Amino acid sequence: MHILLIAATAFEIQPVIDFLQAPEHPLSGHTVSIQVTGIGSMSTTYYLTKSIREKRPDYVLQAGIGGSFSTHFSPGRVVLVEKEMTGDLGVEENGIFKDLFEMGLQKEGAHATTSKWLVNPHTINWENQGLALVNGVTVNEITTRASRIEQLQQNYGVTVESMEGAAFHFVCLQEGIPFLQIRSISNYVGERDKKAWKMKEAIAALNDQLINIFKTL
Ligand SMILES: O=C(O)c1cccc(C(=O)CC[C@H]2O[C@@H](n3cnc4c(=O)[nH]cnc43)[C@H](O)[C@@H]2O)c1
Repeated sequence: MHILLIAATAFEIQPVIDFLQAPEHPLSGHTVSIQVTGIGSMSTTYYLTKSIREKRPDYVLQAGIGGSFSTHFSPGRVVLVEKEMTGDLGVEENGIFKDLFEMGLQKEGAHATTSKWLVNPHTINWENQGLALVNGVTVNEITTRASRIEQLQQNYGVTVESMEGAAFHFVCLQEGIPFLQIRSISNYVGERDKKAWKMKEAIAALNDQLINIFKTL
């Protein structure tokens, strides 16, 4: 199988890049392409679509760090994102955010272009492997305001925030390619003290899990 691995930055997947470059790495039967997409949905959409068209992968993995809304998922924990939504496509009126569906600008339908939730139908086997399935929200601006954090949690029940996840789900659903998004928690959403972030631990856990996934695929 040909696997495409994408990440916003090379930094997040450097241990796996090194692992795959070692001549003796034990990934029998698989070939892997790597694409660094840059941070954010726009850049992810472009580079992911381009890579899919050029490499024709059988399976696509997105790996990255993310923020957690929940103390059940503390920094260093790796999660699998089952469904994604865009958290800042809409309007904020009188302190309340409304997405396109709540504004009446988009009607809910079965297709990825008309669904609030971009659901990965290929997660069940991975849950059986002990990976926690969570809901993700994707934003252009990292969420910091307490009232906004509360709204995202209450309205959508999201556990993890990133800047690329929804773009990844959207493109893979449109292209009909099986996919998996794994996020390692580096921080709590809204935590601005970088000393409290667990970047190093999150990246180590992310890459360990990625190698497990490669071996299981
Ligand atoms: O917030 C900052 O000042 C900051 C400075 C340097 C680097 C970063 C990041 O790497 C965050 C963006 C990057 O990581 C993902 N991520 C990690 N935590 C969060 C979060 O709480 N909310 C949204 N995205 C997050 C994101 O997917 C980007 O790829 C930040």
